[in-house]
Amino acid sequence: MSPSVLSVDTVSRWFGNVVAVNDVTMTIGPGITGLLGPNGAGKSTLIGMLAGFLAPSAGTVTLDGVTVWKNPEVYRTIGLVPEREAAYDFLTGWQFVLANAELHGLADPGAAAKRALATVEMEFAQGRRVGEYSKGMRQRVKMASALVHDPGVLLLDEPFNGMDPRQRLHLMDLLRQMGAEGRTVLFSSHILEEVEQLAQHIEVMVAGRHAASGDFREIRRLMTDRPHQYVIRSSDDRGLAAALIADGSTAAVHLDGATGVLSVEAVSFLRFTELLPRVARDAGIRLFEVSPTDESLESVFSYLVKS
Ligand SMILES: Nc1ncnc2c1ncn2[C@@H]1O[C@H](COP(=O)(O)OP(=O)(O)OP(=O)(O)O)[C@@H](O)[C@H]1O
Repeated sequence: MSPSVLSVDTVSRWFGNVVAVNDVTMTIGPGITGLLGPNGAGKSTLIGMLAGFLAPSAGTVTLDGVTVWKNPEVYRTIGLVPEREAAYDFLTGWQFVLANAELHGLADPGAAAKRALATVEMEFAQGRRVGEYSKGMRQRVKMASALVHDPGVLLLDEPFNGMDPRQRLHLMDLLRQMGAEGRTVLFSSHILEEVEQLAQHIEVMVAGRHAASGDFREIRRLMTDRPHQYVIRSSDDRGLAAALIADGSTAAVHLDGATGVLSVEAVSFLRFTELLPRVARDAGIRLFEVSPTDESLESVFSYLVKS
């Protein structure tokens, strides 16, 4: 599979006076990328432009340097799993996937549909009508139709919605496999643990804007100015609390009388990592343990959303 790179260059999209996507620039390469953002952040609009069914109001979206919009050649490389339910409830799963294989003009549409349905483990229900499927099954059949032409790029809008835990794990495995094969896989989600579990790389959108980009830990590290919380164990917690609060890098200290746990809120990650060992050394206090209490993507995300 030759590597495919999607480039979004200063892209905006507005609907009347609603700016859904605002001056976004990003590059999406092979492997799995998570597009993270709360509802209404502009994820679906961006995916629509990446897939080539929505025109940017400004800027360009290209796949390996070729404009995506109005370019049927490019569509052959892209598979899209839209958020919306397909309105083809009267078709069987087989007919639905086969129709997509035929639309792509594949040489052997039947073989392609068979392969795609097997990939998502839906052969057992392929003779039943899509309208009778559970939400998770509909999601899988949409996935089969997106995969029917064996695309190098796979775009999925909120693919885990409505899936039960087993289906979710199955889809995660499938996407990991797609990423490992060198495909460019982008999925959107507002559920932080999904993104954290699956994506090597994340792009964060908030209110139409591109809020952050990179590895989850890198993004966290970039945000050195937000408050960070730590739990500390030392040879003299009370003495350390007093010494830390005397410095401006510490926003708050809390020494729990009952449990003896010292928690500290630092204003800046970098300043605090420099301050703590110095203060401890000067006061002759030994540090036994320093652990961050807010490592979760949830805390990073709520920080981005608030800012
Ligand atoms: N066709 C449209 N006409 C008018 N406004 C639209 C249209 N599509 C999207 N919007 C608006 O653009 C903004 C971004 O919507 P979008 O669906 O892209 O966000 P999202 O991050 O995908 O959210 P969700 O997870 O809820 O789908 C919203 O304010 C939405 O109301």
